[in-house]
Amino acid sequence: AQKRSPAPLPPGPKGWPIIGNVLDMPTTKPWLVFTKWGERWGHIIYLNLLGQPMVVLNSANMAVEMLDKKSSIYSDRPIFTMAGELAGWGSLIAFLHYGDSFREARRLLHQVMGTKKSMEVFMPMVEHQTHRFLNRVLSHPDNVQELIRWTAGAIILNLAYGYEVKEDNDEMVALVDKAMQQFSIITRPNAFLVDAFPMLRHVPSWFPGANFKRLATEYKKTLTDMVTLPFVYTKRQVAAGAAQPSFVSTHLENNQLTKEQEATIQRAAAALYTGGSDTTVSSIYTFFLAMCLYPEVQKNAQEEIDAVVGTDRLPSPADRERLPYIGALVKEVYRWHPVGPLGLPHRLMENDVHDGYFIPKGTIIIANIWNILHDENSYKNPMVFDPERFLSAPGKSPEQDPRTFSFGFGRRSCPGLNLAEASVFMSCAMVLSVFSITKAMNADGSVVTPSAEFEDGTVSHPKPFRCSIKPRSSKAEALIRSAE
Ligand code: HEM
Repeated sequence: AQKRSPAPLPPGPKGWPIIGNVLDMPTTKPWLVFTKWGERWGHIIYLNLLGQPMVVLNSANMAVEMLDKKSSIYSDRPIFTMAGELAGWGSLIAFLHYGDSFREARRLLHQVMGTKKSMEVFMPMVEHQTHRFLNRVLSHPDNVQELIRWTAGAIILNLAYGYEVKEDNDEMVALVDKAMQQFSIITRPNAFLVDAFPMLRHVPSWFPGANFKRLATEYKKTLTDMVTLPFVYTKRQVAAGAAQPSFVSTHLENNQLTKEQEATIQRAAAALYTGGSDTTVSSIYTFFLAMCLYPEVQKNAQEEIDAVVGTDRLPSPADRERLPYIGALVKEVYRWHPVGPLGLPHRLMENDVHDGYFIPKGTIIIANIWNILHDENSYKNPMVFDPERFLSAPGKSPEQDPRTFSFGFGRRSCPGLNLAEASVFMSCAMVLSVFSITKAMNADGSVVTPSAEFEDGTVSHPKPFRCSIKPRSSKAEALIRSAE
């Protein structure tokens, strides 16, 4: 007799024999498609992709109950044949299977940035790099996205390797960017789904995914450079006694390392900047978009800064606790457009029965973070950018903190949270204190309203948009110029 499952599978689109739901899989904005499916199938949706079970979680409650509360069994990652094995990303933390190497890498990261306290030593550097950012924006206001990227790269390369980024055309930043663009492409949902099924390697080239086969070799070379070149730089600096304090130099200076330990540190450092370079970029660019579209919010934020910090100096990390509206604004940035709308996929390590449904071992679990953060039951008028939702007022309690979801779940939740928080807060507060962000104008005087569209990708960015960025006053301009 056939062995019976202890409970029914969760509901979901029916699919076809053998291939299951492969043809149902969205190729663009999957978070919106999964949200729509949620209206029909509910909070938990089951998909079968050529026999590979996959579950999409569409509610906060499901994601927390499964991925957070049952973290000991929901913390593996899927096998990414293309990205992980062929393109070489498999040895970096985000792809590691749940086990000893994973725990060791998380421990190393936690030591450096696991708490707000551990971040303190890096705050002067974050502040300094953000000052440089202000100066660059003043000179090139039309290049803001590129400047955000440059700054994020500078912060993370400094923290990981003690590497001071050059003003222009820095080859290390270019390398990180290239690798991250490739990372984003290769981990798109339809990419990794195809990757999960080696038999799809044989499909014709029009099939999404086949393209990745050709690209894998090229991507692997970029990745190898990204993991080794900055590490070699720090090693040389340490040998010459000239190293700036950093994640890598601290480990190299304090210990006599075996080859294997060295490799672990090399990969943990690479994880720092793979996780940290692109993500905060999306958040800070989203911030500029929101400020352009919501002038009232910008005005409120500037009033708070003027009242608390004044106009004689720039905000500093020490002001964070005293700027609740800016704190709420940063939360709203994370909510309004989550950097990772589907987070990263988890994989179930043993059979589970949840909420009356059978979830087989090996199921890939996707949390629809975008939908969770736009659920009308938790967030009123979810498409509107409104920091007030996170402030308490008489008779009104704040809405749920989006960081519970936007940084992922359980033992896989983002290890870079404290750095992200520090970087995003500093950028928002400093920019608001000295710049005014408004809609751009065409040559004929008509106003350009950005469309607030977001790109596909594991890390999703706002579509490039135009806005006008000017100093708030001549005093603000002088303040920017005096900062370094
Ligand atoms: C706004 C900024 C950021 C957001 C929204 C964000 C969000 C996330 C999310 C959703 C995940 C997946 C968690 C899961 O699987 O459940 C993740 C993982 C990760 N993040 Fe971040 N992140 C941010 C910044 C950073 C920074 C600055 C770093 C590095 C310093 C970083 C390093 C990582 C790493 C290494 C992982 C993989 C963790 C693992 O697989 O165990 N992230 N992040």
